[in-house]
Amino acid sequence: MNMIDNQRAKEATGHAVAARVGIGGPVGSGKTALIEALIPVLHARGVDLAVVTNDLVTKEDAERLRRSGLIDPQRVAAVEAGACPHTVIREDPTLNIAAGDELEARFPGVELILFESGGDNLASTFSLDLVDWWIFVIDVAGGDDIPRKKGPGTLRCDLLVINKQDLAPHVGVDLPRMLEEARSVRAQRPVILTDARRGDGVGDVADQIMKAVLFR
Ligand SMILES: Nc1nc2c(ncn2[C@@H]2O[C@H](COP(=O)(O)OP(=O)(O)OP(=O)(O)O)[C@@H](O)[C@H]2O)c(=O)[nH]1
Repeated sequence: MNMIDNQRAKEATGHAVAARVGIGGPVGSGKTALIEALIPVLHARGVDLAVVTNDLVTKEDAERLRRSGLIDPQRVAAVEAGACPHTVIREDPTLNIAAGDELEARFPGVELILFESGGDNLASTFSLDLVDWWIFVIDVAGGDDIPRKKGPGTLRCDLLVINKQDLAPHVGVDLPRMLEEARSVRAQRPVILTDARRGDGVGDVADQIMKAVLFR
């Protein structure tokens, strides 16, 4: 949503409409860990934040974030995706849109809502009816050939995050080469290396989000 759209939405609803950012990627690549690392960084920059998580048949990721002490538990909403995780973020994102709307109604100052989609694969992409901008998270332990496989997630996302960079020496991954191949298949669109557990690269991810959807 750009600033003009946001102003119109504000006039229509009486409150600013939050920017919506998707965070998808294969199971276990570190999406929740990235959110856990991003929350304090974004809070320190004064961003008013909420999170919607998607799990298949549980509320595992939401419960983890609520227990983390990083964010007011009321600001974390959970969507149960059922058998097909793509449906609720791409084909019919109604449940996620409603979860975001409810958070906005409850917290009128919220500026940014992160939507994590758990349990997805290399083909998952977000509907632009749901998010303004989205990140795809892969990890080095999943194999340095992932960028070469040219999955739609890798190719189409606004920002590709290659997480678990610390594991590269342990799994025989040539990190500079993986980064170069990722940049090449994405025609030089942004790619960031992270270690979400230590926080490396997370400030750069926050920079990209803020520049893209908060215009600051
Ligand atoms: N070494 C290392 N481990 C990481 C990193 N990021 C996440 N992990 C670990 O990887 C595992 C999976 O991380 P999660 O954040 O749960 O991954 P996820 O993508 O949210 O997983 P799903 O929600 O199940 O799809 C956990 O054991 C994390 O501690 C990292 O940068 N380095």
